[in-house]
Amino acid sequence: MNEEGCVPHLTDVVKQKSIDQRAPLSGEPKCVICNRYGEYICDETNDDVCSLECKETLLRRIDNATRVVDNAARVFPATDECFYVREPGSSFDDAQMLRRKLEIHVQGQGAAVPPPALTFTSCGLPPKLLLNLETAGYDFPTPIQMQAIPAALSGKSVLASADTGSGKTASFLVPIISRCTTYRSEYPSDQRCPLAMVLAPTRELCVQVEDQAKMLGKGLPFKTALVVGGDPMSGQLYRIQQGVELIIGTPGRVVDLLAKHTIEVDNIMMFVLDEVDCMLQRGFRDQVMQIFQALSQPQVLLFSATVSSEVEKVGGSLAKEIISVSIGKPNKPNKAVNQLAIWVDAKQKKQKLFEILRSQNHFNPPAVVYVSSRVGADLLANAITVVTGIKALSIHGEKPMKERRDVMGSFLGGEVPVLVSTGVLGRGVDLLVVRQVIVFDMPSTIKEYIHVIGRASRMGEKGTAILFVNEDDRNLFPDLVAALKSSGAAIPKELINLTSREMHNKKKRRVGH
Ligand SMILES: Nc1ncnc2c1ncn2[C@@H]1O[C@H](COP(=O)(O)OP(=O)(O)OP(=O)(O)O)[C@@H](O)[C@H]1O
Repeated sequence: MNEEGCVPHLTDVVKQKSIDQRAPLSGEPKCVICNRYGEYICDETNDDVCSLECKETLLRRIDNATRVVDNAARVFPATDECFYVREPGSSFDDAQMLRRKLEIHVQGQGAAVPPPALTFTSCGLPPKLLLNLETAGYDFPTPIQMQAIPAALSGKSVLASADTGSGKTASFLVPIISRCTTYRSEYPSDQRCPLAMVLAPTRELCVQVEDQAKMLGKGLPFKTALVVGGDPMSGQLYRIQQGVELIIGTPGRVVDLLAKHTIEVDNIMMFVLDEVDCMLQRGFRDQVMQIFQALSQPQVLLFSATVSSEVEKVGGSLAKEIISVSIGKPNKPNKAVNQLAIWVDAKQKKQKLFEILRSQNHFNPPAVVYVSSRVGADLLANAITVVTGIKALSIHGEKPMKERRDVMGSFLGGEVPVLVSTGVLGRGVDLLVVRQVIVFDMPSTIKEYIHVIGRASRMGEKGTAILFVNEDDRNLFPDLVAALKSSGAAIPKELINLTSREMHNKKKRRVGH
């Protein structure tokens, strides 16, 4: 043991530069940064590194990637005192320390929860998948990915919740692609039947998940089939019959397809419900359970930014053992979204919206305006275009799939600065360019509100959400005040006065006056 209290693998002095290190012999560990011989283990991350230089590179990247609040006392010594031979049990303490720092909360019903992975390279992923992650700019996993990916790769079922825009999609796609690739290499003859299924509430979200799956699965034995309404079923069936690894669909169309055609689903080993709280609500739950019962006890991965005890209960019934992973405080608005609540009477909403859209200071295009009805979306988009001269389009469930794709293309391509949408874009859809959301009509629940304003921030980027609120929304006042307070947002005085009155009335109703 040298005076720094560490023992490098070998007795020689710790190498300073990566260039000083030799190439690894077969079977030797590789440096996670430069792939030279991973002679040392970094005590902060448990990763193999080849030199002090690579250790510092690794820690610098992690600091940026994990966006952990920079604590002045957290100084990574550039000396060799942090190198040690991994002692049994030390990884558990490291894992706990890391979870505390990143607010990763885990609960396992007896299921041993694997430690969080600080780098994708330490997850044992196929090299091509690692390359695709790097090409996508995913230098390091987000906190939810750090814990959910190792847990899912271990074969355990997972219920995961994390902020909107925090990388939940890759949290389930990476394990799916990895396990499908391994399966196909172990059973080369069995190349046709699907191995995984993802269900999501809207077509747009399914299209986005498939795009991300294709990007991450590029160059691997990994094909996808999109099974959503609005597109011909014959083409979807044909693609599945040609052999795919992953089916991504909306419950209604998947139930339809399974009812009308024989599709081999026995080998589906992973079943994902994205926006799980929405998927287990009335209207979706029966179809989801029908599909689940057609499968043979797959591993279950459940994801959402808002998860309730009801979801935990139903989730627990889908899998014998399930690991629960949550990041930060659950069911809270994304702190990166600056909320501005404005008290606006129903009749004044349009005028107020036109004022905002005409204002250089307040209008930050491209912006999404959320309304509660399909007709309202069409009418408001037309009114915006006519009155302000700013081109606006509308999108909702009544529009044919082709038109929905075209509208999304025009909006995300920057041709149209305002998109008026119903809840069809409320959840999960990654509107990368959007940093402003205007909630013209308050959604029916505070959870939907959290998802809607979450469109304004992805990966911690700052965004703004302007909310029109009035007496019509009185049933949500207490929850809305709490959501605004949790982000330090100002609360209109009308909302404060009426909330206390609403709370008083609720109390009276509760005691049966
Ligand atoms: N590890 C990563 N590094 C960099 N960018 C990432 C990483 N993981 C995901 N992203 C990007 O962050 C954005 C948000 O990811 P994603 O849509 O999966 O978030 P989400 O948590 O599913 O959001 P929501 O709750 O709204 O569905 C996407 O543009 C995605 O490409």
